[in-house]
Amino acid sequence: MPTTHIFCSVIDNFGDLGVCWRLARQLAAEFSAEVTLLVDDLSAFAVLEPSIDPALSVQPLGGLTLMAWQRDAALALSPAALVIEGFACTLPATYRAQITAQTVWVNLDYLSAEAWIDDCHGLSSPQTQGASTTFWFPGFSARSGGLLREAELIQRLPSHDGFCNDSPPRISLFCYETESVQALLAALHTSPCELLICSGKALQVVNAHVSLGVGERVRHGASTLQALPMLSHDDFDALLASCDLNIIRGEDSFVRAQWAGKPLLWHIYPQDELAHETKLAAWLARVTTHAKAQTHSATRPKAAQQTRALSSWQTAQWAWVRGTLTPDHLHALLAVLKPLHEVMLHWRDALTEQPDLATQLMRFYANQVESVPEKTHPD
Ligand SMILES: Cc1cn([C@H]2C[C@H](O)[C@@H](COP(=O)(O)OP(=O)(O)O[C@H]3O[C@@H](C)[C@H](O)[C@@H](O)[C@H]3O)O2)c(=O)[nH]c1=O
Repeated sequence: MPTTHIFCSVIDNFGDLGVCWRLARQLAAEFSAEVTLLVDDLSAFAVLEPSIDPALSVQPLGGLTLMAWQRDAALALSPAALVIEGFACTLPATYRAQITAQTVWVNLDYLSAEAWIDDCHGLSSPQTQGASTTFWFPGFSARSGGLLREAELIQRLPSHDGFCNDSPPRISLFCYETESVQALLAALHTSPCELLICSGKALQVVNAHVSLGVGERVRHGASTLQALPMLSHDDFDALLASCDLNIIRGEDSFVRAQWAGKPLLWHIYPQDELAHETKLAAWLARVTTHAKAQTHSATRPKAAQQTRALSSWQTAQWAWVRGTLTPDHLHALLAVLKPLHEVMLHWRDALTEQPDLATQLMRFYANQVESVPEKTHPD
């Protein structure tokens, strides 16, 4: 299987890194690809994966090789058979200059549920020396580049259904700065819940209202609040699967929450000119259209229940993103978690029918290699 170089630049937060790392691990583990992951900020990566030594320029990491990418130093590396440029991070000029038509070069872009990505996914842009780069758009439709999903992921996730026992709903919180957290805390003061707060920004935002150290658990009216340490990717996935509502953000946790199959509120990364609202609307439209198609086969009371659930969810979802959430929005959402769980399980089933991103990428690679004539003599 191909030697693969994945380039990742850490600009802000953990999303780009989270996606590149998951992809790297999957290509190595499931496709026997010989992967080198090049990251320009190993200190940030060490927060996500504490076994990393930021001082080392090259180190093994769970079946792949991790290399420190020093942008201002020359990179003594020839292009691999498959080169993945993560999120327009711009390959080093000397490396790029060596890429030829024999290299499969992919530009991994941001995820979107918008329809236009179907037309842009897979387009290639000619570069020098006969090389071309292909735009890869992860997405939710059959024509998109798919979503990262490891083999057996769904079977591996711990199953938890809070509705089978009488314990209060478990809510995870992984968010950016927002006024909505205040309304969440006000709602939880009267509605019993267990709020599991992720390390970093989410805890900082909560701590504007309470005082909680990492690992601590406090009573908050009818609820309990617990501040989590930074979790490994696998533990983070398990956390989402163990909750009844996940408030997640960005791109990678958004995808993982859908694999958890639980109701979610997406704190989408805010963009200029409200571009994020267009993205959110596109995703909500896909989920609700799918859910409504499902209700055709449901009994009348069940269909009515699901319609109410979708309505309360959408209201809370928009209010969360706009920072206008009220305790009433939250109470209404908590009241419909059970039917929403069913909606999200059906949605997950539909998504798992599509090939995952890594599988699609490997098929693309195989097709490209077949169509590119072997190089028989030097240029
Ligand atoms: C809280 C937590 C997160 N994580 C991981 C899960 C994800 O891989 C990663 C978080 O990534 P995201 O969910 O994408 O959220 P993010 O906010 O960190 O990243 C975002 O940054 C913006 C700049 C990008 O434009 C967005 O698209 C998005 O990628 O952190 C853990 O592994 N353990 C934890 O305890």
